[in-house]
Amino acid sequence: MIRLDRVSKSFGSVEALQDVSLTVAAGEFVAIVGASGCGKSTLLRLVAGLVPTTAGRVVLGGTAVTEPRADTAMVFQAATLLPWADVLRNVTFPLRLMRKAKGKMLGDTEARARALLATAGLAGFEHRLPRELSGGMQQRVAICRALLQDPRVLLMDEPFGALDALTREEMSLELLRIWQGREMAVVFVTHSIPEAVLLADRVVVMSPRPGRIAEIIEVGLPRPRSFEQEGSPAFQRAAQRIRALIYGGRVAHAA
Ligand SMILES: Nc1ncnc2c1ncn2[C@@H]1O[C@H](COP(=O)(O)OP(=O)(O)OP(=O)(O)O)[C@@H](O)[C@H]1O
Repeated sequence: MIRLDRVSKSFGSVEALQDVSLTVAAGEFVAIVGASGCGKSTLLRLVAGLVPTTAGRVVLGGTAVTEPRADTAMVFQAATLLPWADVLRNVTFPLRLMRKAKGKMLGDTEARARALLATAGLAGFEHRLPRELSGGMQQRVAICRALLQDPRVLLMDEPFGALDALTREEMSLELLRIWQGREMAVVFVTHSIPEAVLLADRVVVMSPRPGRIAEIIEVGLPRPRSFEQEGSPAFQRAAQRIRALIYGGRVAHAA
């Protein structure tokens, strides 16, 4: 579904990514972890078509990515909602924009938006403004907005980073539930190693300056996932390996 072919990206003299090759299958859940500044967000933005590569190419479903696409949606750490629009209008906004551009009718968009909001525990909040919602609820609205596009690729950049620990855990299981019912590839950037292992089929560990793939860990835990699995040997092994990759280099460097 997604293929990065020897991708490099520089911003002036800063080499954010160097020679990164990665394939993500349709319907696969891939997490990306690594120290701050190793190029995780840059990788997502390249796949989203928001920035061009310096070298190499990004291919999505067989075609080169050169601009943002309708079958790709992105969720950021901040919910980035329109403050003056209610929840329903926020969720339907990108589709209304796209269809207006194409002169199409809205059809069942509103009904699908209401159903999605209900799945995300937001039934009854359709006509609230963003400022009337908690941070976790706002982020759920942003996730519903992305899902309403029915994307084949969902790119998530620390989507739960600004949430409290309890909301974060609840949202991660909610995300898995929604993902399991769809054929949607997810690329999920996080700073949390347990979150990466709990959610993903594979965890891509990046090394910094320049950003490269250090190793890809196959998680191999059965689905559906649950928090009980965090105590299992397979979970611990994967988390330990990722920690060793991230911190090992730094300790060796300091010594
Ligand atoms: N638009 C830009 N202009 C200049 N430099 C940039 C730009 N975007 C990213 N960089 C640089 O590229 C490198 C990688 O940044 P990126 O945001 O991709 O890292 P990250 O791994 O997502 O970091 P964090 O975990 O802190 O969010 C950094 O050195 C950053 O300063």
